[in-house]
Amino acid sequence: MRRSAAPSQVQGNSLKKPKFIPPGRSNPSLNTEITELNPDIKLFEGTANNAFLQAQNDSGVCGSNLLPTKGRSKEINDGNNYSGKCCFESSAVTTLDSPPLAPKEITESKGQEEESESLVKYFNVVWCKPSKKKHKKWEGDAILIVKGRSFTLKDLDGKDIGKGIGHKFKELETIEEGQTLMIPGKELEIVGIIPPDDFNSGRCFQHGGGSPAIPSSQTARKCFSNPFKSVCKPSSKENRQNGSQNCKPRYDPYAPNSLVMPLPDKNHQWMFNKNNFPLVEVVVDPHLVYHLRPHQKEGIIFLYEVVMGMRMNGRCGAILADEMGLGKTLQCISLIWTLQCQGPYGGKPVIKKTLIVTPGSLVNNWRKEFQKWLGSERIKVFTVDQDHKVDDFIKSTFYTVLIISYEMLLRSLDQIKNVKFDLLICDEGHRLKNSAIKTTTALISLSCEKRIILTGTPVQNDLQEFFALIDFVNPGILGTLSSYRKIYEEPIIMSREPSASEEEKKLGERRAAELTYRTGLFILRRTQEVINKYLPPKIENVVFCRPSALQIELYRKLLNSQTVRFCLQGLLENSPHLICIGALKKLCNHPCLLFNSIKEKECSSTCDENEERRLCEGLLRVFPADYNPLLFTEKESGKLQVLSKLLAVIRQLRPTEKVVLVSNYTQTLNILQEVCRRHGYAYTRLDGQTPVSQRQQIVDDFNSKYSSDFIFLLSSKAGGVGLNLIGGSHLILYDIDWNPAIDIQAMSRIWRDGQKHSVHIYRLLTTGTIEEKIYQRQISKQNLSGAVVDLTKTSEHIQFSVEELKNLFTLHESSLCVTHDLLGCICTSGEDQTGHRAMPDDSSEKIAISRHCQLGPHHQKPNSLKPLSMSQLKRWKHFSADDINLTDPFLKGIRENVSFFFQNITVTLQPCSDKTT
Ligand SMILES: Nc1ncnc2c1ncn2[C@@H]1O[C@H](COP(=O)(O)OP(=O)(O)OP(=O)(O)O)[C@@H](O)[C@H]1O
Ligand SMILES: [Mg+2]
Repeated sequence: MRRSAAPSQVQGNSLKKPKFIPPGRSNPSLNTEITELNPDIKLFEGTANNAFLQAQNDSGVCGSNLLPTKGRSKEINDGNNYSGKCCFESSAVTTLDSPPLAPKEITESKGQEEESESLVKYFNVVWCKPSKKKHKKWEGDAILIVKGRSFTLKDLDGKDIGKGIGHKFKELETIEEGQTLMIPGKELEIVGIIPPDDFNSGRCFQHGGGSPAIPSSQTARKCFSNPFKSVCKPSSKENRQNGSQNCKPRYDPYAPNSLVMPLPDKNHQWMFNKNNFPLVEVVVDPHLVYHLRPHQKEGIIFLYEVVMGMRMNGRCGAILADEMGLGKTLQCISLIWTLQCQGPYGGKPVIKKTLIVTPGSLVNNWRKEFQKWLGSERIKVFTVDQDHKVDDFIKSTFYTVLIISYEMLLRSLDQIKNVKFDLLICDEGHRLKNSAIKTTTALISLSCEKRIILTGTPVQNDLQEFFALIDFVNPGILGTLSSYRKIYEEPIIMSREPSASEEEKKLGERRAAELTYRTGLFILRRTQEVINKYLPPKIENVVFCRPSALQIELYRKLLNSQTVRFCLQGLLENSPHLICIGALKKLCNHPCLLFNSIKEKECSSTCDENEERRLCEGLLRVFPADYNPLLFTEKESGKLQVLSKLLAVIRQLRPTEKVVLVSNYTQTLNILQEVCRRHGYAYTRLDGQTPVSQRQQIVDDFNSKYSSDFIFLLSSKAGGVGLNLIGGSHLILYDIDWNPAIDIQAMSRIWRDGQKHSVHIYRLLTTGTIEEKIYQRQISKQNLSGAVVDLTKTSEHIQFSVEELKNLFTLHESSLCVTHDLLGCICTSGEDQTGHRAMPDDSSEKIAISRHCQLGPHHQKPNSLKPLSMSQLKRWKHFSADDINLTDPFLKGIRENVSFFFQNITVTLQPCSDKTT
């Protein structure tokens, strides 16, 4: 039978062509790789496909996990009834008239006829409207999934376009290549059999797969194809002449400790070195290499390979998602400096101009880092601010790197579009996770091909946001959003539902593994452990502070209010529970904050404020009649009392050390600032109101050893990301956020490269109150499995059940530590040799969090900067405040107002300039 072409064939589109894939041999380049793929591979873990990476076997480096694991791949194949081999056999023996011949292995292993009913088979088909014409005009390609006598027809974007069940589809049992089938509204022709693994991985779909080494010619948007076209124009005469002169590597590749980039392979050379320039080794400046940590060297090679299009031809986008403090900035600076001076073809530089977009507070940090690592002569960096406009950059031929904030970028977009940038780096790039927001669309509109996103926050928690980031760096690589949803997101999410069938679970796992594999080529994430050995010890403490008498009285009153009662009856319209939560949190920080907000609301009449007024009815009477919030005292707040003592103890025990004091609320920072003032502590402050242009100076002053500041007041939400506050060695989190990522961001500010002292972190919580509940939620499964996982999520994103609200709105007055009570610890028998209580290791980790990302448990690193879990907390030392074994001098000094402590010490190899406690 002659077949007219399907649309895809007419367009000559190779990926869309109906393809008969010999079972077991489909897509040979990929098949071996993928059927042997270990589904346990981690997301963000780049392949270590060069000698250098393989040599570096660092435990914290997630770069080499794409190794085949035969046992696991067999499991997948077995689970799907076919193996590559048995598929081949099945197609070879199937004939038109024979009864449905299941693959040999299946018939042998199952032997039961009724089980063939549950056999699933997959076919490539072409379809058209039913017609009697001899020469069909096929309208599209599709995937036919046949299970017994039912079938589903999906288009190549994964959308269902036909379904049926019943006896009239008896013919389904005997399908073979070339056969035509009638289904309601469509006529099909079978083009080929799809091996189950191609379906399960999603590779048979339009955007579900394809060799990473082969550029997709049908991406939704423009496919970037020539990593060299901007700067290196090999065809020009001048370049050819220069090319032959520049054939020596810039630095000696054979020198000891030299860091040499991998050479492009034959395919790359054929595509991008048409003029046959001699191959030249690209060697990173030894001056930089001297400082680089091993994981940074690997990171530079990874970035180099990706932006050069050596990992995936025609794809030059990378995501460097190393955890906070691993030196993503230095890795990028090394890359820029290398590419700006060198290239593998005739030594031609690969890039001329680089655009770095970063949060406002980090613009100057980038400039400083350039200067720190390269001095001011090697590379000319232009930072945009009030006095330095993009136009000045454009007019000058002097500068090669433009650093600009996201906000300024939007304002200067038109000018920036006129500049030809060869490399675009988006720092703290998780903000591009929403492709609809202005910043993302602005950046997408820039024609730069080589794009790098830097982020310390996990990006895989939400599969749609993940798509946006991937699509930004490598447009179209995962197809359109709707096909991505069908092929990956829906099966993966469905497989995580408690009600998911075994089949759905397997499919979801396989698709997740495939997605990980496909994106793992250009995403790299390493965890904190890789630099632990270069850092001083870290002592983390959770301090449970007794509430003051005033706080307890106000707390009781709030819980008895009509608004709280309504909430507990499930009347949550207009979110009164959020108002209650806000009031309780204020109260925990200091009663005067609650007083202020009651006073403010007294004359107001909006709906929310009415609600708040009702909540606060009668509260004013609890305050003394002449209460003046400006004259607040420390003893009115349990936490403030502890804070005040703690600052005094630090001052006394470590007079030269400094403290970073963090709150998420400006009003609370005002109180903390007033405390500093009253005690005569020199302080500095950075919050949302601090002009961007002043931020780096404030940070630098604090970090300087000549600074007299004792305290750095920081609003973490307003500008904590990316800051280096290594001048401080004590960090106090005064309040807790629903979102653990916010707290982790803040805590990472001082324990980073360059820190000379042991680091002490104190998290203050008011015993028995909502703060403990938020903490428990942070470390309990409920939180991490869904609601709050990234920096932008707040309590408004959390759905509370009435049961949860009941728990939130309970004050535990008699407990020393509700969190400890929940751990089920028998303290008296739990003392370790040092006399400190530590819970027995619960190796079963029954209440451990197994995942907090949509891609599942395989994608977590065990000790990364993810929020602490209950089972980890169990292993922390803990003491009631009157414990005689309490030896830590800082904790001893504040025990009076404390009911309980948890403590964890991370000991590292790095000698530090002070004695650890
Ligand atoms: N090899 C190194 N040797 C010494 N210091 C280093 C090294 N690499 C980075 N640093 C320093 O470590 C600090 C943290 O680096 P950087 O700001 O680049 O971290 P980051 O990965 O961007 O973290 P975040 O996600 O918090 O922004 C900086 O002060 C930087 O100068
Ligand atoms: Mg950074």
